[in-house]
Amino acid sequence: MPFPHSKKRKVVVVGTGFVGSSYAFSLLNQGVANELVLIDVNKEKAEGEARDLNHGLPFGSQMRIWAGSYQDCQDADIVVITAGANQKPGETRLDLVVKNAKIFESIVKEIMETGFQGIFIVATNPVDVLSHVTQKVSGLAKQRVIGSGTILDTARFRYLLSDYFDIDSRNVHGYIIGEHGDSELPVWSHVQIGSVPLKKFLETEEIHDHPDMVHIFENVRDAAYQIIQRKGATYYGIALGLVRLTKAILNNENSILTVSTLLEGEYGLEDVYIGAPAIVNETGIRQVIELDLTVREKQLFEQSANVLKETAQKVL
Ligand SMILES: NC(=O)C1=CN([C@@H]2O[C@H](COP(=O)(O)OP(=O)(O)OC[C@H]3O[C@@H](n4cnc5c(N)ncnc54)[C@H](O)[C@@H]3O)[C@@H](O)[C@H]2O)C=CC1
Ligand SMILES: CC(=O)C(=O)O
Repeated sequence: MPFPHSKKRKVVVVGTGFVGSSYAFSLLNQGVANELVLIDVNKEKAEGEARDLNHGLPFGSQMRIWAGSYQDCQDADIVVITAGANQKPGETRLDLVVKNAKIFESIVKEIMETGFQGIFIVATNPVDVLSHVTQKVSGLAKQRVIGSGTILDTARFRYLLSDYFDIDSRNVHGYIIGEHGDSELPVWSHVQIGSVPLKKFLETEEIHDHPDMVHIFENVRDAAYQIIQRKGATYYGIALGLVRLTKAILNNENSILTVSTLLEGEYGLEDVYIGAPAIVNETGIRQVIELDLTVREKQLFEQSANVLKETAQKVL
């Protein structure tokens, strides 16, 4: 053990492409874990990333980073899966489902064979369905399989609102819920800026039809397409979102984050992994927060759940 006085905080990342390597870099920068293992089907890539990251250690955190094997998952606190295909320009996240579900089945089986009893965080798309696949294949309790869900969409939403109103995004509170994808929705009825309801800021009750708000939501929903068209992939935003989630777990923070989780009765929905606010701590998902949605929001959320259920049927 290189750090005998500190509690072991071991994270394994499976998939060291754009998202996995950006996550590893952010984890190192923020000193969240002290053991970080990188796994990829392309072993040379994982080895190269590990070497590169290790050369940053004299400038930052105390941690041990290595390119490993699935056996390293056996005593890991968290395994983050970012392996699999990403969207090419014009592709939706749902288009990736069959290809990535196959990859997930083999990865999750290998991890479970080691006796892994930690928490899975899933980021690969379509993240809601692949979180469900992970939970089914692993047999772990639903609380221990967390999808990144709409964590990134919520961040995009808060950022764009903060830019519009010229107010620090940390004081903008609101959620995007539903599929991490085209059927997601903003919960306009609960947006607050410094405890002031959005309708007061806009001086209207009709927030969802306000042209500027419609435009903001469209830019949230379509952000991935806009970025992929320009630079081929998105990774910094999600990497930081995954680190936020990792911290909430390792530090037992009881933070409310919009993650993908299995609903069993909440919001009147059953057997669907979908993005919703939930309390996250060292046990994984402690509790789903049930927002008091408007009739319109409830309808949109149910429609989004139906999209996910139909997609899940192809692979579950
Ligand atoms: N949830 C979210 O908010 C976001 C999700 N994503 C998703 O993350 C995923 C990864 O995206 P990128 O990093 O850009 O892709 P990438 O192509 O750069 O990296 C994927 C990595 O997975 C590895 N891989 C493939 N099959 C594997 C296997 N069987 N075992 C181990 N490793 C394997 C590849 O060798 C590659 O290094 C995509 O599905 C993408 O859509 C991307 C951004 C945001
Ligand atoms: C690629 C993706 O899922 C995103 O940037 O939202």
